[in-house]
This record gives sequence, structure tokens and C-alpha cells, in this order.
Amino acid sequence: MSDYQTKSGLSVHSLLVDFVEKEVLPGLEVSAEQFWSGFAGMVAEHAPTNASLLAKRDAMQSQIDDWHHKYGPVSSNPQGYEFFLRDIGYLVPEPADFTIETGGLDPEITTLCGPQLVVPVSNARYALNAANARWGSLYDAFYGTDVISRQGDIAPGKSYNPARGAAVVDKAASFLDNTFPLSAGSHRDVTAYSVVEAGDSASLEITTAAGTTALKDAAAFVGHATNGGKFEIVLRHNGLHVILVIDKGSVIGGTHAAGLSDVIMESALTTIQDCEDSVAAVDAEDKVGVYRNWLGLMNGTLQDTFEKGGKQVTRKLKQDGVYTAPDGSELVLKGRALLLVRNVGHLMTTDAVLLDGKPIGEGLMDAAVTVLCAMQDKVNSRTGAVYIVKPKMHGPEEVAFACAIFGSVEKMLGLAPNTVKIGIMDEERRTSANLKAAIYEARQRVFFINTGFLDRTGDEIHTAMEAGPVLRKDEIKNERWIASYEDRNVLIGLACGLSGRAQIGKGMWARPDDMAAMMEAKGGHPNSGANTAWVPSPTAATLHALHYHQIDVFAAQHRRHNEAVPGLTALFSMPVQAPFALSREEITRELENNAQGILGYVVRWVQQGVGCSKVPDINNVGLMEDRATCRISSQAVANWLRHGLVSRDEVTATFERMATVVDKQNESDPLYRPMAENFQSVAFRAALDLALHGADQPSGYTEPLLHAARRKVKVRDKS
Ligand SMILES: CC(=O)SCCNC(=O)CCNC(=O)[C@H](O)C(C)(C)COP(=O)(O)OP(=O)(O)OC[C@H]1O[C@@H](n2cnc3c(N)ncnc32)[C@H](O)[C@@H]1OP(=O)(O)O
Ligand SMILES: O=CC(=O)O
Ligand SMILES: [Mg+2]
Repeated sequence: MSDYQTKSGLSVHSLLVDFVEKEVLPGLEVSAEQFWSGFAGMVAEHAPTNASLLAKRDAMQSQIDDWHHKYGPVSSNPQGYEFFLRDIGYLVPEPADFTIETGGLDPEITTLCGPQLVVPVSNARYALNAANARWGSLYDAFYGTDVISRQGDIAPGKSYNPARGAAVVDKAASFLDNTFPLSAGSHRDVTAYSVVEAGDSASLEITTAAGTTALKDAAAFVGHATNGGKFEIVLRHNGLHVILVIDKGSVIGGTHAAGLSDVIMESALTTIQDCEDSVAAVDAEDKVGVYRNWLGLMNGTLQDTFEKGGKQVTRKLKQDGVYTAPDGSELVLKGRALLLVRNVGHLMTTDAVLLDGKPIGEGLMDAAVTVLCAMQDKVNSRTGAVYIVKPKMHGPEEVAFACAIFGSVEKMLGLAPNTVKIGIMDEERRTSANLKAAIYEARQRVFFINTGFLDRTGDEIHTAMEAGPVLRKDEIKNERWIASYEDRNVLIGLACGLSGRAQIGKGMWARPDDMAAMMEAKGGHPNSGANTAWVPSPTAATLHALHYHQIDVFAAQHRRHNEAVPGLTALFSMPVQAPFALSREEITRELENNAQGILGYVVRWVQQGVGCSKVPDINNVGLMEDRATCRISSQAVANWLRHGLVSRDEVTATFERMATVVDKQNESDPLYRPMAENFQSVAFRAALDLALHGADQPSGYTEPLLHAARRKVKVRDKS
């Protein structure tokens, strides 16, 4: 029996047909006929444009390659380079000043500022955790990370260390003193937090050894409730809630004079459920798995049962919190982050659906199916909006194309125009260089712009592949081009009126265990005028939330409003280095570092379908690796190969050597198959090919090789 069924002229994999017809459509006022015929129409309409946009990327890249062959690096003639880019249509005319017009957005997007968590939606356990990461324990975040020293008396140890606990309570008290100062004294000395009712209103009374005091800003007290025997006091600052949990019966509360057992922070205001770079979804089976989780997040039914700490745990979406406001009215606090979904970009195709026997654009399918699932939204947007984050678009034309796709989806599903909002990832060079025009194309539906600096770095290397050898990957980050890219994004966003209307976001913190360093670095994000920034985990969200109490983002945006936007010369200033500026040892070490990262990431992707992993670098620092970070490493090696800093044999030998290191790192994983035993294995070959053939990959993307390898392994494992 064929795996495919004919639906309005498309061949659709039965797994997708069943999912759509049996799991998504029931309960919606969309018939199967309406969905498939609408989908077939939109695929037929958009497939040719999709193909021509991809062809244009390749054509422009080869023109840029030719320019470098003729003139060398950009620095040889910056004005000539810019002129050339205009001439080939890479740079387009800037539109006149305008203000975005998007309506119907939730406050988490427009008026609240806070962390944005990203999670692979394919992993239900993590996806649920990420949705629930709206609220996080500050005590746990302090205790469990290096924001409090892990050395000496306050080291964590195997069981609870009361000295570390005391350091946690002390640090939390400092946060409370800075954010919710008392009229007299310190939160450190509080012996009782009590809600006192007087007539129709209630107030927060605070007692210290010196007597009775209160919050300096009495209006910061916004609610209270008794939940499961714990008394909870809700405070608000910069729009974000903080909950003081009073529980004298608990281990921690029992040691605190006022019984303060935790401080719960409003943490991930928004969470991106990712169908893209943190996910390995290569066929109909995988894609349906991804969509099923997204559906469950939308209709509130997703749950996952797993073992943790020797116990079976079932994780579900959190309910909203209900409190009593000081005036006696009800205060409802949303239990979950506002969920956004990242679709894939315009590049890849999927054989889950065939048109004339050929795979269709995966982005077309993602748009249709993720929006259809979102029509079952019972727990997410209060305005009925659907938030799609669209990655890897090259320039305004591709943004306009994404908007046209969303428009077609709205039409086929009977949704009002502009129900589907777009988050523009500024992560390809042509988008950065034409950002104002790109935002203009989406002005009626844009809900965020953000700097995906990881993909952006990969694209920078790939675009300038022929210009000369690139710097080491950590050095690239410190160059002027990236500072100007970050600044341009904020300043152009402000000029287009995003302040108070949409998010201006910053990128990922890719060292998930280095939270002290994150706290140093990420304060710069709100301070630069970004109202959100990506974090890799719920704990990171709770910690990064502290920054939004320290910094008033709208004031920062106001401060920057009239700052001049850096010009294109700075944006195109990525240097190339003299071929022999590095010692042999430095070259070998960098090559080893890249090889280890690529292998460590790719092997789990290909063998196990894990799209995002924590992989140790050469200094044994755990790095979040996804397709974007892998793009950087593979493009960096490909570039050095192209310019003769390393030879093909050297690259191969290094990958073989590092395979042994990666095998050792994974030795406790029962599902892992060592690579050093067989250098012809699919995983090893895929990793090596990403480097050896990196220069030939479209825009330097990793997914074509990764998908092909994973599909091979899936077929082999099944047979
Ligand atoms: C360039 C880009 O596109 S960046 C965007 C794509 N990247 C991402 O989405 C990164 C998301 N982060 C992750 O996937 C993970 O944090 C990783 C892979 C980096 C590390 O994962 P692990 O090695 O499993 O982390 P670790 O063991 O420290 O922590 C696991 C715990 O943290 C939770 N956790 C970790 N990351 C997340 C997350 N992003 N969302 C929700 N929960 C998370 C897990 O649920 C788990 O808790 P549980 O046992 O209660 O379920
Ligand atoms: O998607 C994010 C990036 O940095 O790339
Ligand atoms: Mg990216």
C-alpha cells in the first residue's frame, strides 16, 4: 500500500493526512476538503516564487564570489563594493520613513519586556517546561548555578548545603531591596510580611526588628492568595510580577524569620516553540511529531510522562494563577509564556507532501499546518493572534514572500487578514543590509525583529567565502561588523516605530552552564534598547528576568531614539586575515575545536534525531549547538580549506582524531554508536562533509547534508 493519498492533486503522506483530518480538524470549522484544496492552491501559487528566490540567492552569491576574485576583500574598495551590491540588486532602495501598523498583539509583545526562551518543540518534556517557564524560582536559579560561587563553604555539595542556602537568601534579599525597597530597613531583616485588610482595601505590612515598615512604593503590592497552604504575596515592578512565598513549614521557610521560602520570578514572557534549528525533523513521521506537540500546546492537552529522580512525573501545562488584588478584585496571572512558533525557512523541501511527484517547500507546509493547529488555541493568545517566527530570510523580497504565504493561509482557513503575525529574524546579511525595507514589507503583521547572530555569523563567512581567510570564530564576534549589525537592528527597529508596538530582540546565550557570565553579558541587551533576548533554559530565563527589573527598556529605547544608524561600511567590515597570521599550533587548535563541535553535534543529530545538544568545546565548556552554530563551525573550516590554511588531509585527519574524543564524551549513552570504529559511518561522513563541502552548501546551510544523513539512518534502522 502506498504511504501517500491524493488530496486535491497533491500526494500527501498518510501520517499527515491522519493527523490533519483526525486530530486537528475535528472541532474546527474547516472541512478536510477546504483545507486540502486551499493548501494545494497555495502550494501551486507559491512554489514557483520559492524556487526563483532560491535561485536568486545562488546567482547573487556567485556574483559576489566573482567580485572578490577580481578585487579581493571588501576593504580593498568599500565604496565600489557597495555600488556593486546596489547594481546587482542585493541592496535595494530604502523606503521613506514609516511606522509599523500591526494590531491585535498580546501585551507580552507590546508593553512587557522580559526574557524569550527557545525550545525544540519536538521534545514534549522540554516544550512543556518551556511553556511553564513563565514562572521560575529565584532561589533554585541562584542555588543551582554559578551566579553564586561554587567554591569553598558555599559549594553546592551532594546534599543541601545550608551555607549556600543562606547565600541564596541573602542574594535574593539584595534583589528585593533594589527592586522593592522598604521605607526603612532591608528585606534581609524582615520578620513578617502580612496583608492587612482595612475596609475595602488591603495593604502589605512589613515588620522588622526595628518595627513596622512598608514598601516605598505601596502600589507595587498587587495581590495575595493562599495556595496549597502557602501564603503568596504578589509584587509588580516594570510590569513584571514577583511572588513572595511564605511557608514556615518548609525547610527553607523554616529557617527564615518571616518564613520566606521562595521568590518566584515572572521569567519567560514569551517562548519560541522551535520547528527549525534546534529540531531534527526530516520526514513525514518527524514533522507530524513536531506538529502534534504544537497542537497540544495550543489546545492545552499536551502532557509527558517520564522518570526523574527515581519517580514517574507527568508534566502538563500550568494553570493561570488567581489572586486577590488590594481592592478585592480578582488578579489573574497567566501560567504560561506566550507561545510563538518558529517555522523553517524558505530553503528546504519535504516529501511529506508531493506536487507532481516532487517534494514541496517545507516552509509552505509549516505555515499551513502550524496555523491550522493554532486555530485550536484555547490557552495562548488573548487576542487570537498566531505568532510565527520566520528564520533565514534573505532580504525584503523574501520577507514579502513569507507575508504572502501567511496571507494565503489566512484566506484558505477563513481567518481575518493579518491574524498571522511575523517575527523577522535578522540573521542573513541581505536582511541586515536592507532591514528597513524588510520591515516595511511586513509592516502590517510584524511582531518582532531580532538578531540571530549565530546564523548571521555563518552567513557572513559564507558570503565572504572568496574574500580571504576568516578570523577564528571567537574573534569574529569581537569585530566592528557585528556591533554595527546589533546597533542597526535596534535603531532601525526604533525608527520604524517598534517601541511599544513590537519586540526588538537579541540573540541566544550559547553557554547554558555559564550563568554568571550570562548575567555579565546579557544586561547589555535591555540596556541597548532590546525588549527581549533569547535564553537557552528556564533557569536562564529566571536569571535574565533580573535584568528587566534593573533596566527600564522603554527608557533605554527613548534614550536611543535619535541615535544615528551605523552605515553599511561598518556592516560590511568583517576583516580577513593575512594567510599566515596564525601559528601552526593556533590553526590546529582552532581546527580541532571546530571539528569537535561539529562531530559532537552531528553524531546525535544523525544517529538519534536530536536537533540541539550541549557539546563540550576544546576547553571543556558545554556549548549549545544547533544548526546555526554548526553552520559557523563548518563554514569556518571550509573557509580555511578554501584558502589553504589547512589541507583536505589535515581536516580529515583532525576529524578522525576528534571522533575518538567525541566517542569518549558519549560513552555512557547506550544509544550512541562510536564513530572512530568506522570512518565510513553515516554520522562521521556527514560531519566531515559539512567541512569538506561547506563552501558549496547553499548559503552555507547545514540542513541539506544533515537531512540526507538522518534519512539514511532512519531507513537503515527501520529495515
Ligand atoms: C541559534 C538558535 O537558533 S538558538 C535557538 C535554538 N536553541 C534552543 O532552542 C536551545 C534550547 N536549549 C536546549 O535545547 C537545552 O538547554 C540544551 C540542549 C542546550 C541543553 O540540554 P540538556 O543537556 O538536556 O540540559 P540540562 O541537562 O542542563 O537540563 C535539562 C533540564 O533543563 C530543562 N531544559 C533545558 N533547556 C530547556 C529549554 N530550552 N526549555 C525548557 N526546558 C529546558 C529540561 O526540561 C530538563 O529539565 P527536566 O529534567 O525537569 O525536564
Ligand atoms: O536563530 C538564531 C541564530 O542566532 O541563528
Ligand atoms: Mg538562526
